[in-house]
Amino acid sequence: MTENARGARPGNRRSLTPLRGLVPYLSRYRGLVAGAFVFLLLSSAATLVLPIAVRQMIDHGFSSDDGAAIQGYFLILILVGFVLALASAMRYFFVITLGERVVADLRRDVFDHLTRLSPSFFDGVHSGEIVSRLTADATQIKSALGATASIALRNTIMGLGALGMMVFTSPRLSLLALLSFPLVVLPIIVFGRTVRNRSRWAQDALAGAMAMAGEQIGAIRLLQAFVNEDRASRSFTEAVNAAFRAARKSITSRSILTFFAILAVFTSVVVVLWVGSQDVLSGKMTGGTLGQFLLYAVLAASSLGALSEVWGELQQAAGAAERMSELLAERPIITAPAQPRSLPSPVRGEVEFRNVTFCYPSRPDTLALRNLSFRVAPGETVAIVGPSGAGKSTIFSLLLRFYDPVSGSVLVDGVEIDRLDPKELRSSIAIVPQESVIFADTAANNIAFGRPDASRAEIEKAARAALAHDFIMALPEGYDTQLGERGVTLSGGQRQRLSIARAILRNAPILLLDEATSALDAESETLVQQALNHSMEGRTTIIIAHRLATVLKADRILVMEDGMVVEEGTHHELVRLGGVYSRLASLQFDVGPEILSGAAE
Ligand SMILES: Nc1ncnc2c1ncn2[C@@H]1O[C@H](COP(=O)(O)OP(=O)(O)OP(=O)(O)O)[C@@H](O)[C@H]1O
Repeated sequence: MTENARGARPGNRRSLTPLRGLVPYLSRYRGLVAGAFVFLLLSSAATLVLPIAVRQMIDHGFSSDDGAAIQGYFLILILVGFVLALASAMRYFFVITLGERVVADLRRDVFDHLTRLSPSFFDGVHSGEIVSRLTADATQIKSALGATASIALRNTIMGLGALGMMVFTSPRLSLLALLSFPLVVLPIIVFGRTVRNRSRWAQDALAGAMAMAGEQIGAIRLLQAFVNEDRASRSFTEAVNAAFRAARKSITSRSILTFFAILAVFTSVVVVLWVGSQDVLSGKMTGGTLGQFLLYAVLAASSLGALSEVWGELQQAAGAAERMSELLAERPIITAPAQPRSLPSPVRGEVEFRNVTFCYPSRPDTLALRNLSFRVAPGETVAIVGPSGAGKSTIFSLLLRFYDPVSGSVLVDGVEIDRLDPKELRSSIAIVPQESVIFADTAANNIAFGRPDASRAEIEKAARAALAHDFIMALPEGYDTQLGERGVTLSGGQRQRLSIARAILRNAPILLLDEATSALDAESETLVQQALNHSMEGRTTIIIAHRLATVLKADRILVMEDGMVVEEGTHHELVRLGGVYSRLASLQFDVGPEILSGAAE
């Protein structure tokens, strides 16, 4: 599919081909499409009948003394008006509903798809830009499907109908009018392409500006703390102005297009009118026929004019559809094998890294892990320590199979994890990240993120184990309190305990803890530590350790440096060794000389 999308791209530059991607969505709602078509045809037919009524009135109505005939024509006119009004209203209803429905589906599909893409995709993109595709591009497609497509269709039908009626009314004058056709079509072809390219640039520029706004607003506290409001304002203004300049270019092309199209249409109408009036004067044609022809000509001309305008909009929408389908064409790198193996039931929780070498796809020249091997027995607690950038978090990412190693293998309970369905693998793991992630939802739902089908009693039990119950009960609405975006209403320690409760609720055999480096006050620290101890009970636990208490409690410590395990043992063994660990411990854990020397004795 990725290949198809790529292959189709060059041709798309000139065409509306990307809109074809919407056909499967439209075909789901055949009723709405049919309704839109029926009322489109009906309203066009009603409009096309009007000039005939006008001709009858000019040729017969005004010359006859028969008042009843005039009344009859007016009654017909009112009837036609009624049909026109009703059909137009119904067309609007069907067409706009269809647009909303299809775009809602499209947004859902794109979001669904995004949530399934591998983390490596997000390493290389700006999340704000993706969100902009979900909003701005989708809105453009919606307006294209809702209004623009309907205008285009209506005017095509009306234009063709009016053209037919023109030929029927006066072939000679029609021929004259048709000669001017290339004059109208030419600017559409010439400018249409420019409009589409420029509109894509405008959308790209807008997406960039929105991404920036999202990032800055998301970090509003930091922004204000560093008094960077003016600088952020300036760069946002610059980004918005760039988007404006891009949009103005696109608008300019469209304006020029509109100017030439309308000018060409009306010039030819005036020429035709002049020739026609000569015919009426010489008696070759009645005044009514000329009136009827003229109305059809105006209808055809305005249809063409409208078409040239919406053509640009349709091309914009094609640009938006192209960007959306690019997202949909992105394939996750990490997928389940065709015939996935299963983990033993119950999962024991044994973890093994066997000669794992890995580099991040975005940094192919730097090895994050080098020929790394270690094994964690079921139920064991292993602490990983090492300087920043040693590769500790990378171990977690590989164990969760966010990335595949370049060589070597990662095993859980003796099964290579790339032979498993990633969902099954990840179901057997709970993680407490270093930065607690809190969603703008209730306390209960934030914990239930660990296991969405958990009952309120189970949520409370997990919260008690994580020592979060008491502070949650003290919130204004207890478990139903909204926590605000990223949990701004909670303290650091409270956020951590909530995050621990989430992991406890998950009740997975393997627990990954990335200990927070941020300092908490002694009381919070003790609470978090106790909560962690509860969460580790009966599970295989791997902790990226930043605290002395943690390493002292661990069954084993792996010391990492530069993507490799360089030392292994208990705290006391490693201190006695006097190598990397003892140096690290004295710096990182603030282990004084007495503890070090005491341990060495
Ligand atoms: N998503 C990523 N894309 C590219 N490189 C990355 C990515 N994440 C980490 N790295 C790089 O991989 C190396 C190992 O990083 P890792 O996060 O595993 O270190 P760490 O030991 O956990 O460090 P810290 O204690 O500071 O969190 C580093 O050089 C880092 O710059």
